[in-house]
Parts: sequence; structure tokens; C-alpha cells
Amino acid sequence: MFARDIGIDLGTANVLIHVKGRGIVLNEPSVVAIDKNTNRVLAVGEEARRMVGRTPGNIVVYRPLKDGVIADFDVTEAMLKHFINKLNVKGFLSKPRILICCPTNITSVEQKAIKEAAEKSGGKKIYLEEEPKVAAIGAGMEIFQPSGNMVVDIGGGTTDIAVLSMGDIVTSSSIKMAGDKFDMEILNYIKREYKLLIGERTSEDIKMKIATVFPGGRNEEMDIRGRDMVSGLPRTLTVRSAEIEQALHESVAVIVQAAKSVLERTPPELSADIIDRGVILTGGGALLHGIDQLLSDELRVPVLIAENPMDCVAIGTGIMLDNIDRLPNRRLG
Ligand SMILES: Nc1ncnc2c1ncn2[C@@H]1O[C@H](COP(=O)(O)OP(=O)(O)OP(=O)(O)O)[C@@H](O)[C@H]1O
Repeated sequence: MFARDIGIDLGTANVLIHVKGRGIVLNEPSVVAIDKNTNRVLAVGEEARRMVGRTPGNIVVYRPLKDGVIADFDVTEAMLKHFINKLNVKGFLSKPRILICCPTNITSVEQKAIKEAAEKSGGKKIYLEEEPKVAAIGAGMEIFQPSGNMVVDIGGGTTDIAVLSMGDIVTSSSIKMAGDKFDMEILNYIKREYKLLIGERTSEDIKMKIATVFPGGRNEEMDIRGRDMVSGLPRTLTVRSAEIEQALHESVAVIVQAAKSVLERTPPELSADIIDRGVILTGGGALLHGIDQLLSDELRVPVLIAENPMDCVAIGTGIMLDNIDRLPNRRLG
């Protein structure tokens, strides 16, 4: 029995766990179903996600990390413990070191509590790290060199934008505009234009299958179902890429603006490096059709989507654990 280091991407939308030597061993949605009457956890992860929008009154399905902050700490703790215990850390993996990447804006009290939850689940030493740094490392950027690297990590709750050099963040911004808000914009658009109520899962489906954020970038259509707001009855209608582009226009403009303001605050030598190396997109939002083209046009630098953008943070935790002793400014080490 020997200790293997564990990296955890505790995300708003998904939790990924990386075990040294084995790669990503767990990838589940950050969702928990609870029985309101007994306060008992009924399901966690994928099983709970399948219940979203489909539960009777006594069961609530939580996303405990909504909006990139910990909305419900007890539920977050229960979820984290459930996932770590699933790996059987206490038995097979004796006392591993655990590096957790959690939302950027959490309070020090929350940081402590996350640390404690991981300790109780069997961790020997727990490290917390900032998401954009780990995402950049996971995307293969050489952030320990004295040169500028820019990463835009578009997750479920937050978009983290950072310029890194010599292993640390030089300029950054974290905004609450990301995948969840895009879903909400699509849902509101369908409600406004067609008087049709759709669920969150349907609007996420539209985003993934036919949306684009680059004008004219995609020309597809999709049949969607929901509840007619006037008749109250189920109804089907067809939506097109171009109208979803309109629906998402203002939201993506917020991300473009945040990226511009980070670049404006970046020292010129590092800006020059970014022209050479380009901006790397990570997180599930990097898969939003046309986002790379749009950012490249607006920022006038090359923009590249990382390979497996949703895995970058988890992969980055693995690389960081290998180099833990030479990391500057690590939090709660
Ligand atoms: N093909 C796709 N097109 C557009 N969006 C996508 C696609 N695939 C996934 N997403 C979105 O990516 C988001 C989840 O990304 P990710 O798993 O990186 O977030 P997270 O790390 O859990 O969140 P955060 O970084 O805010 O804590 C969801 O909003 C999801 O809808």
C-alpha cells in the first residue's frame, strides 16, 4: 500500500479527480439530490443530475457550487466526501496528498472547511490552488518560464482570465459570466420570443448542439420541446443557430470586455509574448462554437482551444503535485 497523490477539480458544473499514475478516475456533475423531509442525501453526481427538473416536491436537486461560489457548504462537503470515498482513499490509497482547485472567490473560512472535508476523507496534506493557473499548466503552457501566457477558462459558473509568468498570476479577472448564464439567456430568449417554457437541460442542449457566438459561424436547427405559456400544453418548435447567436451576444460581450481589460493591465513585454504564443481557452465554455474566432477577432491575437479543455484543470493538478515543492505562493499549504 502506498500513497498516490490526488488532484481534484471542484467545479461549479463538474468534479474531476485525477490520481497520479492512473489519470482522471472520476468525472461527474456537481449535483446532489436531497430528501427535504429527512435531509438525507439520495444521490450524488450523474445519478442526481438525471433528476434535475424531474423530482417530486420532497426531493430537491442542488448544485451546491452555483455561480462559482459555495452556495451550500454542507452539501458541498457531503459531495466532496462522497466522491473521495468512492475512490476508497482510506484503504487502497493510504494517506495521499490532495490538491484541490476550487472557485476563485471563496472565503478563507470556506477554504478551511474544504480542507477539513478533504482531511476527514483521508488526505494527509491538502493544498488549495487557483483555477486559472492550474488550467494553464494542464493545457501544456510553460508558465514557470519568464514569459507571458494568457488563459481564459470558461466554466459553468465563472470565467477566469489570467496572464501568468514565472509560475504566478500577473494580471487576472474572474467574472460570473459563463456556461450557466448562457443557458439562462437561451431559456429567457425562447420564453420571450415564443412564449415557450423550456428546462435548463434543454437550453444547455441547444447551446451544445446548434449555438454559435460568431455571426454566421454555424447554420443549424433543432426541434425543442417545452410548455406553452398560454395554453399550458406541451409544444414543439424549431430554433436556429442565428437566433441563438443573438441571444448570447450580450453575454459573450462581457467576456470579451473582461479579456480586453486584463490585456490592458498587462505589462508590455508580456503582451508581446501573448502575440507570439496566443491565448489558450480551457473549460467547457471553450467548446462553445465560435468563441475562439470571436475572441481572436476582438483581441487581435491568436486564440487556441486547449486539447480536452474540460480536463485541463484535473490534468494540471497532477502536474502541480509533481512540482509542489517549487511552487510559489501556494495557498494553505
Ligand atoms: N460543447 C459545448 N458547447 C458549449 N458549452 C459546453 C459544451 N460542453 C460543455 N459546455 C459547458 O461547459 C460548462 C462546464 O464546464 P466546466 O466543467 O469546465 O466547468 P466547471 O469547472 O465545473 O465550472 P467553474 O470553472 O465555473 O467552477 C457547462 O456550462 C457546460 O454547459
